Amino acid sequence: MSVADVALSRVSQEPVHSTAGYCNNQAGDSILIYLSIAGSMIPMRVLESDPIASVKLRIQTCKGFVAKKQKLVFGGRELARNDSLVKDYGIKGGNVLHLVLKLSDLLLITVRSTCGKEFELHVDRNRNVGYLKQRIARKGKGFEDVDEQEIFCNGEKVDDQRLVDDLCKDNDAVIHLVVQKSAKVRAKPVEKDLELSVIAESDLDERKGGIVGGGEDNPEGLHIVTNEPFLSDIWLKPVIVNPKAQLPFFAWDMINSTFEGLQAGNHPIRSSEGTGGTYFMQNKTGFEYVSIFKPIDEEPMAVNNPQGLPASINGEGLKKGTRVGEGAVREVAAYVLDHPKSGPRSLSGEMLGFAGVPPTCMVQCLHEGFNHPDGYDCAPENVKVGSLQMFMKNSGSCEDMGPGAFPVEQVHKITVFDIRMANADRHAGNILIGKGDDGRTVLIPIDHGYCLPESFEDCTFDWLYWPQSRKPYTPETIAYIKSLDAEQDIALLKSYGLDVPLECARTLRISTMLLKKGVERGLTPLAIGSIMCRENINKESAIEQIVKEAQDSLLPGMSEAAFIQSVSEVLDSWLDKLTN
Ligand SMILES: Nc1ncnc2c1ncn2[C@@H]1O[C@H](COP(=O)(O)OP(=O)(O)OP(=O)(O)O)[C@@H](O)[C@H]1O
Repeated sequence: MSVADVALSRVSQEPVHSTAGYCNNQAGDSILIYLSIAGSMIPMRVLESDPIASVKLRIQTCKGFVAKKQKLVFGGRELARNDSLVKDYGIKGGNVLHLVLKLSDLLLITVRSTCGKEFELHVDRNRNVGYLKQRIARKGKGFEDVDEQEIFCNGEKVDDQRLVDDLCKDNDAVIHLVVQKSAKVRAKPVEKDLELSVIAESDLDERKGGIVGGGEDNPEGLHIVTNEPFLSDIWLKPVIVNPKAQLPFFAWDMINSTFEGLQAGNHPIRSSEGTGGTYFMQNKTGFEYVSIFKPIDEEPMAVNNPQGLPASINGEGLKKGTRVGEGAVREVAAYVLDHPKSGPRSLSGEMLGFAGVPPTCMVQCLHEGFNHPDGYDCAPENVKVGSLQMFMKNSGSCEDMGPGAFPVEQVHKITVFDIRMANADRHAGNILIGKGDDGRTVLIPIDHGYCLPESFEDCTFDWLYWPQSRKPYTPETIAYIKSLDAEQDIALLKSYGLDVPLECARTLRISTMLLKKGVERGLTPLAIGSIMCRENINKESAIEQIVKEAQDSLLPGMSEAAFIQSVSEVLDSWLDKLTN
C-alpha cells in the first residue's frame, strides 16, 4: 500500500465522537489523537499508557503500514523510543501526530547464473521493465542485446512500459526473463527485493569470462560551472569556505559525475524513505546512482520539507540540541571527523575513515527536480545548499535483518563513531549493509544530520541491544580510540571552515573523554554507550547527570577548560564506582 492509497478525509473541526472506521480502543485512559499522513488526518484512539511500539503496531493493524517502517513525530520531536509511553511524550487528546513512512525506493535485484556467479542491480521501483532490461544488458555476458530479452510474469509477457514495482506486488509471482538463443533468467520476489536466476542454456557465461560489473563510465576532467551561476538552469558546485581546505579528488569525481548526470537530463530522484528531502543523483548514463543530495531547506521541519512535516516553531530540529538547517553541516563534519586509523586524511589520503562514513561535502545545486513549492525558475533563491554524499552500493540496511550476522569489528567501529559523535539518530535503518573487496560484510553508517547535538538528551543507539556490543574492543580499536584528540578534531573542523558552536564542541570534548576513559577501564561498547543514552525518555542519562554535577560545581565566569576539567573529575569518580 502506498501513501497515495490512503484515501482519507480531512479531520473535521469539531471533536469527533463516533468511532466508526477508527482504529479503536475502548479502555479507561484512552484519548483520541489524529494521525497526519500525506495531507490526510486519521482519527485514532490510544491509551495514554500505551508504549509508542503499541501505537505503531495499531497503525500497522489498522492501516497496513509495517511498524518498523513508521516514523512518528509530535510537537517537533520524533517519537524515537518505542518503549516510552504516549504520556511520556506529553501527547494529549486532540493532538496531531505526523506519520512518515520509510518506504524503500530501491529494489535489489540479484541475477544469478547456474554457474554460481552473480551480480546485483539496484533498480528504482518506479522504473519500467525496459529500463531493467537495459541494466541487465549493460552487465554483458550474453544479455547485451535488449531486443533478445523477454520478461514473463505469471505466464504473460510483460511489456517494457510496466513498472518494476508491479512485478513485486504479488509475492508468489514468478517472473521469467528469456534471453533468446542464449540464456533464460528466472526471477522471484524475495521479501521486498527481486531475485533473478539465470538458467544458461550453454556455458556462455564461462566463455565470456564470468559475470562482472558492466564497465562503468569513468568521466574525466572537471565540469563544474565556475563562472556566472545563473546562465543555465542546472548548476552544481562545491561550497568551499576555506580555499586552503581543498576537496579530495574523489569528492571532485563525485561532484563531476553528479553534474554530468544532471546535464544529461537524469533528474534527481527523491527518496520516499526518511523524514527529509533526500535525492538519489544519477550519473550521465542514468544507470548508476552517484550521490545523495540533502538540501538544507528540505530537512525535517524546514520550510520546504517535502514529507509534510510542519515547520519548526522555535528552530529546534527533530532531535533535542539540534537546529533545523544544520543537518548538512553535521553530515560533512561527521565525514571530516571520521578520520582513518593513520590520522586525519590529507589530500591524497584514504577515502574512508575508521567507521566508513561515505565521503560527504557541501554543495550548492540548482535544478527544477528538487522541491520548489513556490514554483521554479533559474533564480538565485532557487539554488539549494546541502550535503552531497557518495552513494554506497548496498543490499539494504541493518533494519532488514537480525544483528546476529554482523561482524563484531564492523559493529564496534560504528559504536566508536556514535559515542564520539553523540549521535542522536543511530537506528538500524541508518546502517547500510555492503560488501568489501574480500566479499565480507561491511556496515556503512549513513545519515549523520543529528551528530554532535548541543545536549545528550536524544542520544539513542540501536546497537546497544546487539550482542556484539557486549564484546570488548580489540587492541586495534583501543589504539584508535587512544589516538583521538577532541581539540585536534575541533581545529580540523575549523580548518574546513566549519565553525563549531561552543555547545557542540563541548559535546565532542565530553563524548571523546567518555570513550577514552571507558576503554582505559576495559568497558564494553554497551557499558560506555549506556552511560550516554537515557533508559527512558524521562530519566536523565548518566552523562547528563555528570554534566549537571560538573556545572553545579563551577563558579560563575569560569573558563571552558575549567568546566571540562570538572566534567573529567566527576566522570572519573562515576566510572570508579561503576568498575569497583
Ligand atoms: N550514502 C548513501 N548511499 C546509498 N544510499 C543512501 C545513502 N544515504 C542515504 N541513502 C538512502 O536514502 C535513504 C534516505 O536517506 P536518509 O536515511 O539519510 O534520509 P533522512 O531523510 O535523513 O532519513 P531519516 O528519517 O532516517 O533521518 C536511506 O534509507 C538509504 O536507502
